Amino acid sequence: MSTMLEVSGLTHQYGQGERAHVAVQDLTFSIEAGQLACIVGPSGCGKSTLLRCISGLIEATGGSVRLHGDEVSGVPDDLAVVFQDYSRSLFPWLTVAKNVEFPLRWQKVSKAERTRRAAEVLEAVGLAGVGKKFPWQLSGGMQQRVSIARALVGRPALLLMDEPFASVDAQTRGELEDLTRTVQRDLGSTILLVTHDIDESVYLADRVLVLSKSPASIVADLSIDLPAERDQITTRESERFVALRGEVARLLQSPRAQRTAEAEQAGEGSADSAGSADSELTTADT
Ligand SMILES: Nc1ncnc2c1ncn2[C@@H]1O[C@H](COP(=O)(O)OP(=O)(O)OP(=O)(O)O)[C@@H](O)[C@H]1O
Repeated sequence: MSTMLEVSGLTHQYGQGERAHVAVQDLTFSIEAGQLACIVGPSGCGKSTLLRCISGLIEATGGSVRLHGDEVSGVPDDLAVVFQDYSRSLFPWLTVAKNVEFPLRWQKVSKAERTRRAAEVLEAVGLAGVGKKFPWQLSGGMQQRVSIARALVGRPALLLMDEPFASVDAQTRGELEDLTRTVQRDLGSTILLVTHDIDESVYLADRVLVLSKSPASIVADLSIDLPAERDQITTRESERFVALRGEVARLLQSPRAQRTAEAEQAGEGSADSAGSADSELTTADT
């Protein structure tokens, strides 16, 4: 496996002087090609900031991001992002098909090829036949499928997903989680997905990175050794799923994850006591 994403010593501070706020601090990790990794962390810990830095939407104030070896400075062509708020990410005046093929307009792709690729990804997300509708004629879950199709149409090297299912109902959420795993398997995509939902991170991922409270630092890097074929009922009922879910919950509540920036600077807090021997847990040496 080759390394798709390398994040080294990434730090981002908003503002200057007295108004300065460090949102992420000295994050180092890498994602292998074809991996589906989830980042889980408490609300406000800096997850979106991390994704914005990785996607080149904002410039990190420290450290570096490399996408298949190239330093990221600005938004790379072969990276796509799916945001939580699908209703604001789709163009209401364009049909579903036109929304999906939109990113290809900036590439040298013929009209016929654009149409073909839009139809192909719409089929991959289970929306064959709705290309002529407008986004506002679809349910929330269907609109988010359109966002995912649009992100995939350019065949991105890396797909970033920022709380992508937080605005849909529980059943749709489960369907979109399964869709994400299916698409990742069928298209071989590399996906980094941010969530604050522990169960979702364990269900979806090959690997879960647990972040501390703000400023985000890595508390643990957990390998998810569940079978590749997952099912919303049987997987979630399995002993291993329950154990892993408990592991992530414990890590999030561990002293290390709860330490605030002020405590960190003051040198408070003890070594992480949340790890246990029965998981493939590696506590990051941050
Ligand atoms: N543009 C900005 N200017 C100043 N501070 C910001 C800005 N954006 C985010 N922050 C602050 O940085 C910290 C991290 O925010 P961020 O949105 O990255 O966290 P998050 O983990 O994604 O939150 P949530 O889970 O609630 O979406 C927060 O304290 C937030 O108030």
